[in-house]
Amino acid sequence: SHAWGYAANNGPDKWADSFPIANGPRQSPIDIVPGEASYDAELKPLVLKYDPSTCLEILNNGHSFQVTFVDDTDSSTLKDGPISGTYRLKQFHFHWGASDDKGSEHTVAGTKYPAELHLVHWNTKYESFGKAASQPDGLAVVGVFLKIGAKNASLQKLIDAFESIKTQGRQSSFANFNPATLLPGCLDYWTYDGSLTTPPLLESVTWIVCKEPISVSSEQMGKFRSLLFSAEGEAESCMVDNYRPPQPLKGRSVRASFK
Ligand SMILES: NS(=O)(=O)c1ccc(C(=O)NCc2ccc(F)cc2F)cc1
Repeated sequence: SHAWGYAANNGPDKWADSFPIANGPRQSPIDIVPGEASYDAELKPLVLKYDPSTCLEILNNGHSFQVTFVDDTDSSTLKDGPISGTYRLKQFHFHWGASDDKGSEHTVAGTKYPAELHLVHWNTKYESFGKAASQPDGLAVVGVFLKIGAKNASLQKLIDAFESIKTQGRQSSFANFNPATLLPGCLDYWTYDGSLTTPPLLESVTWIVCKEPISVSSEQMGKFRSLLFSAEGEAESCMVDNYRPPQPLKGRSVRASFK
């Protein structure tokens, strides 16, 4: 059945049973080895323009929590960087661990961060996210690592909404949130061709992983872990360790936008 998850019986090691692309040539995430990334002077700075009024709702989809955006106009977009054309913001979500020593999907020379933010954008040369998701240049996801440190006021706005989305399938309206407040000060990045990190694992993502993390306090991470994978009325299962481990590079090159 397509009831994929992160448990022993339906987790990343089992996904290939229903989604054979799991063993494909451009799977994500990967371990980024800075010393092996090649600086590419032709890579442009990222241009991210987000309009808080396009923020729609926050939801628990049973795998993560997600903030979705109205994407019927070019109000919230990603341009330049390694991509050509205009990509529209569809949603952002996170992956995190049961403890502060794990949780990110990408790793940096083997280092795991406690969490990772994904800002998901689709190429407007296609008519919708769904159409773009099956194209090799259809999606661009900006990844931002979270590192334990000072309390993050922007993350706190998301956390304050958690009691209304504790269980799978719950959503609530969420307005005027500016995702730019979740970006690090420096937008240096690594980029490579990859995939969605959850089923259907489509190989349609240009990954753009920021070198600089943003901060999150340990208490705030505790709140992430209070969300549930389970639906109301089901046996409670904490939403933790919702990350796929690094996948084989299979000859791909990772480029750096910085020296
Ligand atoms: N973690 S990640 O950033 O790589 C990621 C981003 C988006 C999705 C997603 O939209 N899945 C549902 C989905 C919905 C429609 C569709 F056509 C394809 C599809 F995968 C999955 C993983």
